[in-house]
Amino acid sequence: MESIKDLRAQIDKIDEEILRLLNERARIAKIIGEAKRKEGVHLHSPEREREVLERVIRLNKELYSEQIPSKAVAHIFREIMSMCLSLERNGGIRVAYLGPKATFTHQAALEYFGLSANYVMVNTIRDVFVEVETDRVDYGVVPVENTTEGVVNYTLDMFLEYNTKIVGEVVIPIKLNLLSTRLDLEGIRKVYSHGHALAQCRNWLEKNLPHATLIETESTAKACEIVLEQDDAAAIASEAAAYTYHLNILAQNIQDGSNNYTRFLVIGKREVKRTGKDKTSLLFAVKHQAGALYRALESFYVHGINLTKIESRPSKKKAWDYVFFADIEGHVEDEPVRKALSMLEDRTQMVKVLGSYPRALFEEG
Ligand SMILES: O=C(O)C(=O)C[C@]1(C(=O)O)C=C[C@@H](O)C=C1
Repeated sequence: MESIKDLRAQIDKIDEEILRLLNERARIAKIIGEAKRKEGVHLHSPEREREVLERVIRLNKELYSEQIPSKAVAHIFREIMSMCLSLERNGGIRVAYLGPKATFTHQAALEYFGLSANYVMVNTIRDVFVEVETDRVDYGVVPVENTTEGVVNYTLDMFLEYNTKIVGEVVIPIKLNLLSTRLDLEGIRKVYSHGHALAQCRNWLEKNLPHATLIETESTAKACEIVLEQDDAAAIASEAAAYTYHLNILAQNIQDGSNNYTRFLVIGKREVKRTGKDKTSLLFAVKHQAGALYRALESFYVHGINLTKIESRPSKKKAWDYVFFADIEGHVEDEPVRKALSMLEDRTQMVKVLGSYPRALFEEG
């Protein structure tokens, strides 16, 4: 077998080659950036990024039998494109997320835009929408549903108030941990976290901390900030939050469901072109009439469109009046989707398309 020294010398050579190729790639990306500026097109191209990611994942399978896991390949190329984009556009794109630092939304934003984007931390989901609406940022990231706890109503309601579009989605696994300045469970009287996170750990809390008072906070990271100042409390948050806030991890993976994922939406102001693996989100309202919802949904059935989700929310205009949020497979540029939406318009009181966007690259995080 070759010596470690010789093997490391080989790695050094490969690293030089990788570095040379990265610089060459960045040089070409900068030229593309100039060309796009001249043509007046957006520097950030989510459609192209998706194409790049899908291509390298496919090549990695075909040529190298996935020696490197697909997710790792996706991470590496995500970072490469994030860096190239920040060179094309001085300072990169601006992305608002529901903070403070190390929330799961922060993690989702990093996963989608990479480390070279500029992140703006805001305190509420509404603020994310406001930042996008007032052009202070290019994009925003908000949570929309969790596999254990269901939908984040607050986010859906924001689409009734703002005209922001959905331009992408990202799903990440949610692993929850009990964090504290203490070293063990003894003496923990209060547990702080976001309502969803507390609910996702119900069984564990009942078994291990049955007498603790559960206190809701705006986010899991906010809970960490509070717990830092208290010596009889713990927070439920991510592992990243433990490092960010220098808290001890007293218990790991305390969520009740082992398949715990959260879906986040990327919101912005532009429309994303068809990629062939898209989703469309919309909202609609129907009259209080027998069969009204049935007739509305028939539009999707007739045109062979798969409905991946439907939720009802109070319209907030009148008591017992509802709007429906739906996700369907396909893009508004697809003929069957176009036809289904036109039929839906004829059969409902109101239809608002919230956006067509590429489906999450990894639907189970
Ligand atoms: O192909 C482009 O349009 C580029 O600007 C290059 C590139 C990349 O690094 O591959 C960078 C940013 C865009 O969002 C998409 C792709």
